Amino acid sequence: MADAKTLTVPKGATGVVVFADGSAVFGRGFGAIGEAVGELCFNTSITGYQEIMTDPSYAGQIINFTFPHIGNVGTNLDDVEADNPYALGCIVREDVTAPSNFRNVMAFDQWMADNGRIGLAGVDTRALTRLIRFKGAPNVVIAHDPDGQFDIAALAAKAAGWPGLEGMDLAIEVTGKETRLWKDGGWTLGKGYDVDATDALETVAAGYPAVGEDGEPLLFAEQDLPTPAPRPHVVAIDYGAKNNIFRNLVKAGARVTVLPATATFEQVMDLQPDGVFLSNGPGDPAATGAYAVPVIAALLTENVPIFGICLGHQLLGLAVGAKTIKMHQGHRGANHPVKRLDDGVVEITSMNHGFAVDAATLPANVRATHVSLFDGSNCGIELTDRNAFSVQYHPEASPGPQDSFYLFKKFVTGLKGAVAA
Ligand SMILES: NC(=O)CC[C@H](N)C(=O)O
Repeated sequence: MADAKTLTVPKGATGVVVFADGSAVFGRGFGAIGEAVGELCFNTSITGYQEIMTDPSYAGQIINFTFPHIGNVGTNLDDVEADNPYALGCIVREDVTAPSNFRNVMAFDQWMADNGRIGLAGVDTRALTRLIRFKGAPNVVIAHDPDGQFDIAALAAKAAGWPGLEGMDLAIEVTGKETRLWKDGGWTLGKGYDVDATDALETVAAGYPAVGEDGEPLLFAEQDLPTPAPRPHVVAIDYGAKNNIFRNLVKAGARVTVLPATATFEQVMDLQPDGVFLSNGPGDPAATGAYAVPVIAALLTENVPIFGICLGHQLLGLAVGAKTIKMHQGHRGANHPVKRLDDGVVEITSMNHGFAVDAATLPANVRATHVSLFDGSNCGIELTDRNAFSVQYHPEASPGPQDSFYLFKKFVTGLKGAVAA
């Protein structure tokens, strides 16, 4: 890493990551031109960069990928967790090569540019990862200029002036703004995501406008549609959700209505939920908890079944009176081993979090159900006097293993109106 005092921009460098102390790592910029400030984290997944970049939980963060070949299968329209990338940028070892995959519709570097996201290639990403592991996740600026004109001191000042993720509510910025009925289920090659006719009938029954993908009214009468199997109604609070969570809830047999992060207890109850889902999301759970926790606490008082993932897990933890803590380096990858305490089974999981529930602060009516085999941090809780549970990791995968899909089944089949599994 170049030292602050002696720093000159090396010849040919078109991108840089600058630390608050003025040190910098140079490389070749790609994607959007400009600069962005955020927390630097590392992700160890070897597949799924498009899902990772579009996971809203990465808002405010720049991802250092440990896998050297990122971008080589291009991008497509299906492997997205939200409409846009939310990670501010990414750092990769090798230059992005021409896409080689039959599903590719756009090269990764072009996709990054079109979406206003900055990339930096040609970096010793292992060294950066070691730095994060030893020193904790730093605040940095990533910058890309084809002319290699970087004012390192100014960029360092920008990194130093950024307040950091601790105390930051980012859910409010990335949440969907409207109430919406969720449509997609599972994905199959060649067909894309399932949207079955019963969803359309439920759209009518639930009083939502019956319009097709193109915005045009649907041209069927209610009686033309098959009678839908009864499905429990899950109201999902979107703190910055990954779409694959909703798809998995549908796959597990639920119909899903999505509400914005700021939904009130009354708005949730008006939708007559059989269960409430608390989504993942970016930022500090304690900050988002300022408005989310009272709603969740009221739902618990009313005995509404609850399932939470990641930020949703942390918010459930806060709602029962536990504390959350900022982790030294966080967990981000697709092969994190987690032990299920009930039977000792180890699930290989997908992870993306920088905060954690402090298991030592769990009250008597909440038991820890899962623990990370990497560092012993809490990975799951369950209330002993309510139907409410949550996990820190990502059972929806995308990217990652599907060992933990059973959690969606457990939640949905445990709800009123569920057909026996
Ligand atoms: N994926 C998530 O929901 C992340 C939760 C929280 N923002 C964290 O970093 O711990």
